Amino acid sequence: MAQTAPLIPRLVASSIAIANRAGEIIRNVMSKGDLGIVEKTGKNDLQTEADRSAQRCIITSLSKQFPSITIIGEEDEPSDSPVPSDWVVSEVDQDILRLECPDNLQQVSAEEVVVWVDPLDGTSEYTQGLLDHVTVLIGIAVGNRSVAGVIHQPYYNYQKENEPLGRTIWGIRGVGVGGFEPKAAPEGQRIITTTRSHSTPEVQATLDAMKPDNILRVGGAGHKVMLLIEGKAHAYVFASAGCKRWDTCAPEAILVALGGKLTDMHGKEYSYDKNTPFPNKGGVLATGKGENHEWYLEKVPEAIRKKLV
Ligand SMILES: Nc1ncnc2c1ncn2[C@@H]1O[C@H](COP(=O)(O)O)[C@@H](OP(=O)(O)O)[C@H]1O
Ligand SMILES: [Mg+2]
Ligand SMILES: [Mg+2]
Ligand SMILES: [Mg+2]
Repeated sequence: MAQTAPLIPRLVASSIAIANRAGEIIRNVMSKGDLGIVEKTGKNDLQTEADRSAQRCIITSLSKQFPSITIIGEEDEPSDSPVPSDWVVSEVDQDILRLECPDNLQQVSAEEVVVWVDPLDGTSEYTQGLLDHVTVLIGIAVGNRSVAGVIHQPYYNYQKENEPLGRTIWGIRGVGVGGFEPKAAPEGQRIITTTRSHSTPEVQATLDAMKPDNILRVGGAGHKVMLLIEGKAHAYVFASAGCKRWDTCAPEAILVALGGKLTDMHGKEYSYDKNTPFPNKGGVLATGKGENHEWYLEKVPEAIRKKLV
């Protein structure tokens, strides 16, 4: 069975197991208490031992199982030390291999695939102990389109006793989603989710122009898209540069598999081609199924939109 399934479901099946292992690594770094925080070149841009170790687990495991695909991860990897053998995952999620795959995904070759890896999304919140904002993102693109994604939440249920810790969500365009219960956001209200740690006057002015009933300021692109697909927010609005392709590839695929949309502030979809520059310079607008994406686009103040190119 495992050998006969097409490449995209096999990649998703492996990514689920790999993301689970990366989540354990993230929890282990936190429980040891030494986060090894490094400031990257940008302002307000941190990296921890958990980001570095989780990425080594994910990239080593994926490239071992799929040697011909292109993998692009957020973190630079200067370490020459060998990856611990228990970080190299060979398990796969068997249920995914049994899914029906649409025609357009049957014949994808490894050379067409780009996997965008964010080993720890919501690093700023992780360092501040806001653990439920943290996700592991593995996004799978074919050519320039995001087609499948895995979001793992290592700290899901962490404040509840007797509930399983962590969960993993997946989505494949044209196939479906799993690992959670999709829900529509409440009618008759406008709830917008946005950045907690990277706000700017332009981000705030754009939110003001949309006159939301409520604003949910949370960390992580993965976490914010989770709020959309679980019916907690109607739109994710970030009228600023700062997010990168690894932040949006996996969440976009899951959102789109459910009928939602993710674009820049001009309404343009991002390309996930391996040669694309990775910054999402046009900002992020994501809306759930049935939301009027155009309405949000029209509300973006023109002077702010013009700067986002
Ligand atoms: N101004 C900025 N500089 C650096 N990274 C930014 C940024 N704005 C957003 N990001 C990145 O985009 C992701 C979502 O941001 P936010 O939580 O603010 O909405 C985070 O990913 P990481 O935590 O993986 O680095 C964050 O670092
Ligand atoms: Mg980062
Ligand atoms: Mg990120
Ligand atoms: Mg990250």
